[in-house]
Amino acid sequence: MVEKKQTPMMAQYLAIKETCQDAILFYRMGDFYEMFLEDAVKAASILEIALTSRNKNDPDPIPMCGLPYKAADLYIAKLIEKGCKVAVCEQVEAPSQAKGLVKREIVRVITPGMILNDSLLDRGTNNFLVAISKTSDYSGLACIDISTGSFTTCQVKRTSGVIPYTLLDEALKLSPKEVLLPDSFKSDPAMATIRKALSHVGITYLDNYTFRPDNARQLLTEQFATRSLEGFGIERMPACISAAGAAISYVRDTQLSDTSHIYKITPYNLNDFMVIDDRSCKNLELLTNIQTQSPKGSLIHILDKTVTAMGGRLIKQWIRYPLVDKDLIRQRLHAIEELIGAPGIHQTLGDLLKSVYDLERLGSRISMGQGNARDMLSLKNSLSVLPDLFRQIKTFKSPILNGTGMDGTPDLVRDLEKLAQLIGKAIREDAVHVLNEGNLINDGYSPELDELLSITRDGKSWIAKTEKKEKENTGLSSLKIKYNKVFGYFIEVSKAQSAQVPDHYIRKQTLVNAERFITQDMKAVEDTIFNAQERRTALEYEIFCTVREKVAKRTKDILIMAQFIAALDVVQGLAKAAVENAYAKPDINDDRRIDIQDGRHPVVEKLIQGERYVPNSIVLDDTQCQQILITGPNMAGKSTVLRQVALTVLMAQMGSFVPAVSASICVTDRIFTRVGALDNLSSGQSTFMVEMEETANIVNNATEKSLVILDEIGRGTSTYDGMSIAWAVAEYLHDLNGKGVKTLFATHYHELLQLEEIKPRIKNYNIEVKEFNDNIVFLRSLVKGGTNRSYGIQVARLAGVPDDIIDLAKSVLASAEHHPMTPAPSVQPAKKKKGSKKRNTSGQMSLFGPSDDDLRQMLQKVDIAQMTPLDALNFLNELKRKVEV
Ligand SMILES: Nc1ncnc2c1ncn2[C@@H]1O[C@H](COP(=O)(O)OP(=O)(O)OP(=O)(O)O)[C@@H](O)[C@H]1O
Repeated sequence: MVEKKQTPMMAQYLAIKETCQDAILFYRMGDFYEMFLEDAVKAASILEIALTSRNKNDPDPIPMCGLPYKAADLYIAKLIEKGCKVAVCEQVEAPSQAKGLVKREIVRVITPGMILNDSLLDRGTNNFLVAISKTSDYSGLACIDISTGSFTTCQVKRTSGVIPYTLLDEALKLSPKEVLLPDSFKSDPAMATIRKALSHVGITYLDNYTFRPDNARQLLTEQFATRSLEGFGIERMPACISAAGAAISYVRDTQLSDTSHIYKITPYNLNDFMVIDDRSCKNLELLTNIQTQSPKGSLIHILDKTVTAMGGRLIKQWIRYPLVDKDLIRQRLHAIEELIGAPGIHQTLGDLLKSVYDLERLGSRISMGQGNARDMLSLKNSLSVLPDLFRQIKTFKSPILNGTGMDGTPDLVRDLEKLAQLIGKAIREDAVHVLNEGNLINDGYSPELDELLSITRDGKSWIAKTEKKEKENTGLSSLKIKYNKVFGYFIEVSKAQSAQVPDHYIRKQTLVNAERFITQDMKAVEDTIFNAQERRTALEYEIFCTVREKVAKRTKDILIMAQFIAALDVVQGLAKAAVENAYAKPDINDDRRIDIQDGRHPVVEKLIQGERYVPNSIVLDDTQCQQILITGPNMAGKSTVLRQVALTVLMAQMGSFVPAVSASICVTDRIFTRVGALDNLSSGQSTFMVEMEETANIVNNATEKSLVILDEIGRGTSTYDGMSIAWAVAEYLHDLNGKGVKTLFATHYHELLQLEEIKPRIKNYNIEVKEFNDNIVFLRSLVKGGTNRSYGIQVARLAGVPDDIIDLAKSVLASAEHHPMTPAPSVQPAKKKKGSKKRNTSGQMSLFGPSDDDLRQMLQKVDIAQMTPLDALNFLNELKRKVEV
């Protein structure tokens, strides 16, 4: 439709649009951003704004919609939320200076993973972009957050054509907002899993060339201004280089501004941290509650007492990446202990930290030339706190607390204080967000600006003086000096007195009740004022940019300080949580024991109402009690105790105090959970299939250093199949690699209690209840021994199931108990023989004794003529036995 003769503006629009096909182009026209053609149709529908057309009378009108530039952030946020990309195209020359059409350029592209604007970001969450690569032997991952400058990478060896599960899991764990993949992944069948797993995230495919390690290496060395990547430890990690290079290339292509705040890349090894896969993170409700999907009712909600945005983001990482290095864990624990020992300083520290804004994001925005005057003032206020803060912490011994662990310059605090002074001297305290309206720079900062300021101010007072003088000279009581955009300043006199004005008054306008005039003198002064005003606004902007550039040069120092503050804040928050919740410092042991005395579930203990939380003790080791089978009625607290152990171990390894009277924890490499709380119906998988996938993941990947939490296995299938699977998994984990895995296994299959006699390191426990008058009281304490009562009917009554059903269920149960369910001999669990992994699971338990039909069939099959007297006697005996069971 626009093939025909285009206006110059439309030609310019189309040429720019050509360069950003996959983004919605915000084309700046004066105080508006306009969108045209398909972009307009799409944006109008998402943003719910009016769709109009540019040339309404044309038979082929161009659809368009627009929005005020000052409100753009709001609209951009909405488009990004819907997975769109937005290319912002600005007028890059002043219309007054343009010869013909104003020059316009795209200044940045905003995508879900490329957001800098604070109002579009979640304060406590990193906005990660993840790139995934594949080289001949490895798969690589790079993760970047341009709003903070964080840039990390890892790689995993590949044994097949597909991306290893561990790397994919790592990608999911980072909860990226956008993922970059090479074009070749788009249709490769081997990449179907990764495409599906990441389908909920926006995937952007980039040219394969962008991922080529040689190309990527060059980009990275350019970015870091280094000759090689040796200093970052990734020189010989091509998969990391490939992914990281692609990420940087994308940042540069979209941001089109200085990206020097991304000054380093940090490689990490997945084995440096305890692995908690995405499912376990959800199952254990680390960051969100499983039902509500909100942080309330999750571990982070209890532990996060940070007061800065940086601390808020870091504590999430500490929870998602618990440590396995004992010394590092002990360092964190020691810092918390020191802080708890100095309650006065702890309080002051919290108060001081509250005044520190988001240094990471401020520093990054300023460095990328997008910080405004309010950002600069926030930075100044934050940096001004540092001297006081460092005076408070200097007596601490822990490097996490006293800052000696920081890799900044020796005089970092003093240098940053000077930076704060520079900002304070230059930027006005009442400066506004917009940069092109003046009122940014303080009096006394620039003599040239001061002169312009005095002209504009004096000019205004001159106007006031003139009014007074003219009134006196003319004696016209109605004379006023006014201003409008058409005439600038003018003199207004009422109609009645207008004939008496002096001759040098030049008539400009006649109104119903008044006449308007100007004078030569007045216009001369007005020109001076206006010119000065214009020059002043431009000069203020220029000075602001110079100061911002000076600050940007110290971005690295700001980011180093931000990282220190973030860790300090996390530690002070954990110390606060420890004091408020009566947590204990865990001991990190070397003797492969998990010994928790009087432990509690950190979240449940806060949520229960009308009941006191009953603490429980648990000991797991590799010799006596490696696997604990927990039986007990429904609702007794089995799941809670299981999760409580997992959370306590995790908290200890993230370096936090734990909800127990005492705890000694050995380092765990991975926590596996199979808890069945997740409903994956929406992802099209059957509940049982999910359960079995989780089980397969555990048995295939657990090591003797892992902790396995199994909250019922086999519920989603027939009782007999389920019990057999549960039995086999318990045995398998006990025997794994000849060493076994620490396992907590809650089950309603009482048959499994026999395992204690067969396997030396399996122990039975149950959660106590008291029974009276057909009712039960939950005692919540974990005690030795198994129980074969489920009290399901009593729990059903508690839940409000009608009495009729309860009574019927009771009689069914009585009948079933009269004819107990016994596994057929072929499926009776037996001690596992070497090499005999398969069991016959074809049989089903029958709930009741033999029916008349069964007996009839037996009798029909018998050929009495062929029977010996002994056969007949045996058969009779068999029949009798059948009816008696
Ligand atoms: N130690 C405890 N002290 C106090 N209350 C507890 C304790 N443990 C659990 N509870 C309460 O009991 C409720 C049920 O616990 P939980 O879900 O762990 O039971 P369960 O035995 O796993 O039940 P089911 O077998 O039906 O899944 C919890 O939501 C909590 O309110």
